[in-house]
Amino acid sequence: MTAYLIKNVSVVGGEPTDLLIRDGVVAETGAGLTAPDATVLDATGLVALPGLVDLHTHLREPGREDAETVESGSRAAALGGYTAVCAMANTSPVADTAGVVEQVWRLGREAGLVDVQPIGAVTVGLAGERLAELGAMADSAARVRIFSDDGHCVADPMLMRRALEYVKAFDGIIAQHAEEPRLTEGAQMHEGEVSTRLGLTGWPAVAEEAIIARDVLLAEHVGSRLHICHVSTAGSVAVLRHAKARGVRVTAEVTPHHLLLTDERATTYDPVYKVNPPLRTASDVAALRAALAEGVIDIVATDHAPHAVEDKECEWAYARPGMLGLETALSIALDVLGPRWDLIAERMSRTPARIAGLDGHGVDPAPGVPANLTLVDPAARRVIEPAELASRSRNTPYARMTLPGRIVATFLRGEPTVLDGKAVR
Ligand SMILES: NC(=O)N[C@@H](CC(=O)O)C(=O)O
Repeated sequence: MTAYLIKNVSVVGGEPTDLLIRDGVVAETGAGLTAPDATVLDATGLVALPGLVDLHTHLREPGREDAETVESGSRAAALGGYTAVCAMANTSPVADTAGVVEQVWRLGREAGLVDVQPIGAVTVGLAGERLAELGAMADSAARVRIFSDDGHCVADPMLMRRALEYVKAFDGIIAQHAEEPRLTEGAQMHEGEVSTRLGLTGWPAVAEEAIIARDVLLAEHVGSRLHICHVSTAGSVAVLRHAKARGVRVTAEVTPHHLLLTDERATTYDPVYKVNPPLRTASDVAALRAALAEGVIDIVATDHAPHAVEDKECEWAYARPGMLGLETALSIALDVLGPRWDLIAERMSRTPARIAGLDGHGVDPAPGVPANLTLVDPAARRVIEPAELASRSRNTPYARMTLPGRIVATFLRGEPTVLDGKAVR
């Protein structure tokens, strides 16, 4: 195993120092280190962060390998500075059995670019009718701890209650896609002034807020852990603030796109901006940013949702919802939060690793710690070219935008997955 000596790097925004990586761990830190056998990387001006952790990634394998595979998504993740991702269950077949989650987990190990932690479905086939084999998935080699029907809401309150109760036995989490389906039938975009102007059926904020309100009360009632996927409205933030003040065991995520983009984008009718939940208003964006800084929203999660060209480059009404996220998330966070490195590390690495229980991830580089880390050039600016992305899909909403920050290197257990801004494999 090659040793690496990273010179003059700012660890999470601190004073420049050196990091010696050897045998998979950070062996030594401090100014003026030497190691004759090590490959030296000059990291002057770069910031080292604990490897980013994504709690919400769609890898599309099995079933839609034309849109993404575990390997292509893992490469996109590594290039985005990630060392671990949680793979959503809405594959084909659905990840609702021990067999499928083990397959995804094994594919992740084989790709070896990030740790892929499968999420299991809550209900069989995401159909919302009966519970999947949660215990068997938890006991499998994939050791599933997070369950989600993401893409669909667990709308039946009795099923949601049973799911919360079931996972309590192994301190599992139900991650809810909060969308009351009766309130979003035929919905195409955020319900508001822009949808009225465009004549598109609206997805009202209350469809999200009503489910979050119900589920925080259910989680409180049964004393279980609840996670809310892709929070998108100011009203949801208010409900979460209330729940956290009551001590409910709830965590929440926001996506980069909901922190940056608004429903005004729909006026272009470009389906790249169609996403679930939809892009909201500028006041929602402001509330989400404030909640993230304050901690009412715990983490940034990408909801990386690759889609094949034929599913995306069509009429708005027929296009699948979802956008890419892994390769641009850190840049958007930097744009939105500024160089608040400790906050970025907290929201994109330490807290998501803690929520998902991913040992060895989300830990700042220090002697003895597994070398899962990423090096960022905060001064770099880059133009996003969809064709240059490692994802198999092209549906980025940031095409040709100039974004701050560049991932220079990523290390997974001491082995580089990205060097000089390029994937090693
Ligand atoms: N977030 C999205 O817009 N899309 C997700 C699923 C979903 O939440 O609809 C996908 O799997 O494509």
